[in-house]
Amino acid sequence: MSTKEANLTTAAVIPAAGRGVRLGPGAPKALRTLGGVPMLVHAVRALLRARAVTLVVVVAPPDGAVEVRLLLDSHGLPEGKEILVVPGGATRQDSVRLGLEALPDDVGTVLVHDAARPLVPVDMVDAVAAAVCEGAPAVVPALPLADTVKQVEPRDHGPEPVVGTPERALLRAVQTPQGFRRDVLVSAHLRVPAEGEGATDDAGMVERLGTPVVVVPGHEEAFKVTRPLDLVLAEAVLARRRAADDF
Ligand SMILES: Nc1ccn([C@@H]2O[C@H](COP(=O)(O)OP(=O)(O)OP(=O)(O)O)[C@@H](O)[C@H]2O)c(=O)n1
Ligand SMILES: C[C@](O)(CO)[C@H](O)COP(=O)(O)O
Repeated sequence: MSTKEANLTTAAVIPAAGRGVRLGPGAPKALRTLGGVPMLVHAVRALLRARAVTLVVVVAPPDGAVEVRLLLDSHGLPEGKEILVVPGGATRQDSVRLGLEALPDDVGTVLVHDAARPLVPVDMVDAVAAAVCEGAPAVVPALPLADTVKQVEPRDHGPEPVVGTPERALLRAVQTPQGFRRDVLVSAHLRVPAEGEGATDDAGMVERLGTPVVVVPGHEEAFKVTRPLDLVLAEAVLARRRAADDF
């Protein structure tokens, strides 16, 4: 490792600009509460607890950057680590790109983490960061699937014909944080079109450039709060953690 590389730092980008349409009406999803605390605050705390992370860039709803800054300041996040807030874009891919543009020059490793995964365990964040620092250009945490998956011919109405059953043992359900060498992720965001062919995760964009991506173990508690039932599960997991801390 060169002296220059040794001085590079690790930052997290947290896209939090989504509406949360699948969760139903209400405030932008990242600002909805879990155990009385906004999901975004849970996610920021989890990333700031990671050993390697020195900076978190929060990508706020496009018209909500000031509100998000005030919200984070009011929750007394740890000192000694920096938080930047920037406005996001129309898609997740746009929001991550805007977060990347805010990174200072000394950042060499980037973790991209959904605000919608508020309960990610810190050990998992550390493991993703460590895998990048040990030389992998792109790392995704993921879990084996519990359900069998069918490929279909999508239809707006009526039964959908099944065209195949992928071998489940070869499939993984991907979570965040996904970790990248900064230059790799920036190249992907510069070269993969945001419209039409937009990607649903960052690693997918890196794959399209032919750069190797590796999987490390994910965690059941790093699930994404997407639909109303996910919020019920998240409240239960948080209550269990709080009860365990009381013992
Ligand atoms: N324009 C967008 C869309 C999504 N996200 C973020 O990307 C993460 C994962 O996205 P998802 O869970 O799909 O959130 P939403 O897009 O808000 O959900 P929905 O599709 O139900 O509206 C979330 O933290 C979300 O805030 C973002 O920063 N900018
Ligand atoms: C990035 C992600 O959370 C990995 O599972 C997921 O792809 C986000 O997808 P969504 O369509 O924004 O829920």
